Amino acid sequence: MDDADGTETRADDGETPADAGASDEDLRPEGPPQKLRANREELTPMLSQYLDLCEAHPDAVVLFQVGDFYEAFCEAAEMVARVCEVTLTKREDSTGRYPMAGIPIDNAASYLESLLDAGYRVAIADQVEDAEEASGLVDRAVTNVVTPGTVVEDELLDAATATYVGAVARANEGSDDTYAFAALDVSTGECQVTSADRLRIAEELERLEPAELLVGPNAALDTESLQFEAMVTDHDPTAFDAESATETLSSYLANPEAVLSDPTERRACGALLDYAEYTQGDDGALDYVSRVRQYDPRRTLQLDATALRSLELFESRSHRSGDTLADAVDETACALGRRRLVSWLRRPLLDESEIERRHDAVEEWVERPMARETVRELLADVYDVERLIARVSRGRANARDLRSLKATLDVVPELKAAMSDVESDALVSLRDSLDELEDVRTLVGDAIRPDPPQEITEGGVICEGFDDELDELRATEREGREWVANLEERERERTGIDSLDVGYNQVHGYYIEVTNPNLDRVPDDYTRRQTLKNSERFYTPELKRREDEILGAAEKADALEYEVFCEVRDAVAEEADRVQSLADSLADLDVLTSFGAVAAGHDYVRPEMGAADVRIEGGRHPVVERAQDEFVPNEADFTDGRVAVITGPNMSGKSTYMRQVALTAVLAQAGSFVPADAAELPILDRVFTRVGASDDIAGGQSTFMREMAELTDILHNATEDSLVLLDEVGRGTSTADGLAIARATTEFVHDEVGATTLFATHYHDLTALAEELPNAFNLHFTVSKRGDGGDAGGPDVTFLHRVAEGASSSSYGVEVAKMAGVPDAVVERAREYVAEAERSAETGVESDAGSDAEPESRSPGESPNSAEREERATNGRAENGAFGGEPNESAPADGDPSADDDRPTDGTLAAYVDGLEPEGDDSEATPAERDVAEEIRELDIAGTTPLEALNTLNELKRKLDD
Ligand SMILES: Nc1ncnc2c1ncn2[C@@H]1O[C@H](COP(=O)(O)OP(=O)(O)OP(=O)(O)O)[C@@H](O)[C@H]1O
Repeated sequence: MDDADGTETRADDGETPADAGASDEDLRPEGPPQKLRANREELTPMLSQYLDLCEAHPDAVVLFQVGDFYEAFCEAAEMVARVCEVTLTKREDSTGRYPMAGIPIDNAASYLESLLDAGYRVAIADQVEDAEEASGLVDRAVTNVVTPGTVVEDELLDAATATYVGAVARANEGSDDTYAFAALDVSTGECQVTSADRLRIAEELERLEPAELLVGPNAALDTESLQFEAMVTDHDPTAFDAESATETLSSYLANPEAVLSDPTERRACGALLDYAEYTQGDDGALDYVSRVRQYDPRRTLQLDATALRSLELFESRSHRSGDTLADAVDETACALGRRRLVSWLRRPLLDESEIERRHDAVEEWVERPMARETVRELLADVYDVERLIARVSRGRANARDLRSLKATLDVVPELKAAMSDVESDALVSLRDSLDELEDVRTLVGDAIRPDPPQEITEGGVICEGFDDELDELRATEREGREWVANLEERERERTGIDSLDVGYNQVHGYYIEVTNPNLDRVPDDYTRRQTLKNSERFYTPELKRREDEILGAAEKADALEYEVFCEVRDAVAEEADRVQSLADSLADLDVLTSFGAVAAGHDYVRPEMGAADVRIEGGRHPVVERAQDEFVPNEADFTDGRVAVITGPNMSGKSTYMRQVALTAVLAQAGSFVPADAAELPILDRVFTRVGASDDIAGGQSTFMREMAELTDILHNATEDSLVLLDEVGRGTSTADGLAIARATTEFVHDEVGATTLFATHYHDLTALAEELPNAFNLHFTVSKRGDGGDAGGPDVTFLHRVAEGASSSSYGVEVAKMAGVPDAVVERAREYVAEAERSAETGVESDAGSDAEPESRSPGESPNSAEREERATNGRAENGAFGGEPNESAPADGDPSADDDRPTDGTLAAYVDGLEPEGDDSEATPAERDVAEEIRELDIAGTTPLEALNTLNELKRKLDD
C-alpha cells in the first residue's frame, strides 16, 4: 500500500452501486471527475496525481494502481463497479468522501474485457517506481491505453483474426476527392495504407472492419452508416497535419515519401501511428512496426462487405463455428497461418502467375502427403511469434515468451530438412527464406531456463552458467542452505535432543525449535527467538549470519536475474525484423500446406486459370457439402452464355449453387484448389452478391431501398470480368415492380456489362427473357415427383438438388409447405387453387400484373427500358455508404403497391389468394367472410414468404370453418 498517499482505506461498508446514489447522468466516467476538480487545491497528493492523469486522458477511464489493485474514483468508480460487478467502496479524507472501486491487477484482463465491451477506453496508470523505495508519493504513469482497436493483451485478442485500428484522412485541397485509409494491427505491427476515392475507401473500411477508427479533420465520414461496429475515436487533429504526420512516420520509414507517395496516405498513417504510440504509453516509436506497406485494393479480387457477408466467408448467418468458408478450408496448424488464411481469402489475387505459383505449391503438397504431414506436424509447434516478438519489443514479454520463441526456432531446422527436396517455386523460396536465427536461439537457450515461472522478478529464470556474478550469488545462497539443511543433524548430536528441529518462516527467519521438556539441555549460545505453547524457538550467532548471507544473496540474485533477463530480452528485440520475416514465411507455408491438406482430404482439384469463361464440372459448395450426407455436384458452364436465369422450387438448391460458383472463384484466386471434378476459371476482378429483400432481414421500404442502392452499385461498377450473383432481386416490392426491375437488370447486365451473372428468381416470367437474349440461358433445379396429385393427395416431392438446362415448370411451393408440416386440408385446398390457376392460364386468362410487367409490344432484342438505362448510366456512380452522399436518384423508387399491382403472377400462392377474393360485393358475404376478405386485402403479399402465406391461409380457413 502506498503509505505516502494519506488515509485511504479499502474498507467495504457494503454499499452497492445502487444505494450509493446514482451519479448524475451527465457525469462521464471518462476524464477528470468534477468533484476532484472542484477540490483541486486541497486534494491529497495521490488524488491530485489521479486527477492529473485523468486530465491527460480525457477520453479514457483511468485505472490507477494502488498496491495490488487498479482503482477508479468518483464517476469512474461507479461505472467500474457496475460494469465489472465489483463492490463500490469509498475513500475518505479531509477533503471529502469519494466513491472508489478497484479490480485486482492479477486478473485484470477479464475486467478490462468487460470495460471494452461496454464501450470504454481504459488508461492503465501503473506505479512506475518501487513503493518501498519511494521517498514520498509513488510515481505513476499511464503505461497503456487499452482500446478496442489497439489491444495487445493475448487474453483480449482472438488468435485467429487480426484486430485493426484504422485512420481515414481526406486530401486537403478542396476539390480533391482523394481519401486515404491506414490500418494497423498493434499486436503484430502489420500496417497497411491505401488511397482512393471515397467510395472505394468506404468499401475498404467495410472489408477490413477496423475495431476502432480515427477520422481526420475534414474527412466527413458518416460513421453512423458503417455496417460494422467500430469505436470512433477523436484523436488530436494536428496529428493529421502533413508536417507532424511525416515526422511521426520518419521514425518508422527511412524515407516516408518513397513508401507512401501520396500525401494523404502519409497523413492518415502518421496520425494512426501517433495514436498507436499514445495508446502504448507514448514512449516514442513502436520499434516492431517496421512493415508499413502501401497497397492498392484494385490489385486484388474485390469483395465488398455485402459479398463477404452473403458468401459467409468469415461469418455465418447461423453463427455456428465451422459454417464459414474460412472454417471449411482451415487446416492450418498455427495461429500465424490461420490469420494469414483469413487475409488471403479477404484479398484473393488477380495476378495469374502469382495464383499459379500458389497452385504449384498446393499441387506439390497434394502429391507428397508424407512430407506435407511432417511439415504440418512441425508447424503445430510454432507459437504466435508475430505477437510474441511485438511483446518482446514493447518490453512486455516474460521468460515463457522467450522460451516459446526458442521452441519455434527449434522447429525451423527440422522444417528445412523436411522440405529439403521440394520443387515448386513457392515452397523452394519459402524454405530458403526460413531464417533459423541461430544466434537468438542459442542466446535464449543458454540464458532462459526451460520451464521458467510466469513472474520475471522473483528469480528462477536465468540458467546457471550464463552470468558469473549471478552464479556466485546463487552458489553462496546454495551453500548457506546446505549448511542450514545439515544443521539439524549436527545440533541433535551436539545437544543430545533427538526431537530438535530446524525450520524457517517468513516472519522470524531460520530457527531451532526445542520442545518444552528438553529446554534444560539447550546450550548457552542459543538465543530465544519465539515462545510457542509446547516449544521454544532459538537461533545461534552462526545461524543468524548464515541467514543474512542466504537472504542477501537470494535477493541480490533475484534482482540480478531480472536485470539479465531484460538484457536478453532487449537483445532479442534487436532481431525483431528477422523474427517478423520468419513469422511471415511460416504463415505463408502454413496456409499453402493447409490448402494441400484440404485439397487432398476433400477431393479438390487444381483449377485451370485464365479461361475466357467459367466452366466447372461437378462443382460443390465447400461448406454445405460438409454438412450434407450426400451433396449433389453440379455443372456450371458459361462458355455459351454469360447470364444464367435460375429457377426452381424453394429449397431446391439455387442459392447454394450460385454461392458455390463464387466460392470456387474466390478459393482459386486465393491460391487454393477447388471443390469440383474440374474447373476452368477466368481471373475475376470483383464478386458482387445481392440477395433480395425478403431473403434478407426484414422486408419493407428501407430494405428495398437498400437493395436497389446495392443493385445500382453493381450496375455501375461491374465489368465483364466480374461475377454477379443476384438472388431474388426485386422481391422487396410489389410483384409487378419486382419483375420489371428483375427484367431490366438482367437486360442491362446482359447488354451493357457482360459480367458472368447468376440470377435466381421465382419470377417464372423471367425465363422467357433468357430465351430472347442471345447470351442468356435458363437453368432450373429439378425435383422428382411421386404420384400425380389425384386422390393420393398430390405429388410427393423429393429435391434432387440437380441443376439442368431450361426453365423450371412449377415452383412446388405447395409441396414445400407440405414438407414443412402445413396441415393436409390446407395443402389440399392450395393444390386445387394451383390447378385452377394453371387451367385459367392455359385458357388464356391473364392476370393484370402479368401484362403490366411484360409489354407485348416490344420487339425481340429491344430493351423496354433503354431510355431509363441511359439515364442511369449518365448518373455517375452510386453515392451510398459511409460517406453519406445523397440517395441515388437513379435508384428505382418503390412503387405504390396499389391493389392491382400487388396481384402476384406466379402459379401457387397468387392463384390461391386471387381465388379467395369474393366475386362482387362483400355485402353478400357472411360477416366471417367479410373479415377474412378484409384481412386478405390487408396482406402484404410481396413481402410474405410462401410458407408464411400458407400459415396465414391456414388461419383464415380456420376462421371460415368456425
Ligand atoms: N447440391 C446439393 N446437394 C445436396 N443438398 C443441397 C444441394 N444444394 C442445396 N442443398 C440443400 O438444400 C438446402 C436449400 O438450398 P438453397 O437454400 O440453396 O435453396 P434455394 O433454392 O435457394 O431456396 P429458396 O428459393 O427458398 O431460397 C440447403 O440448405 C442444403 O441443405
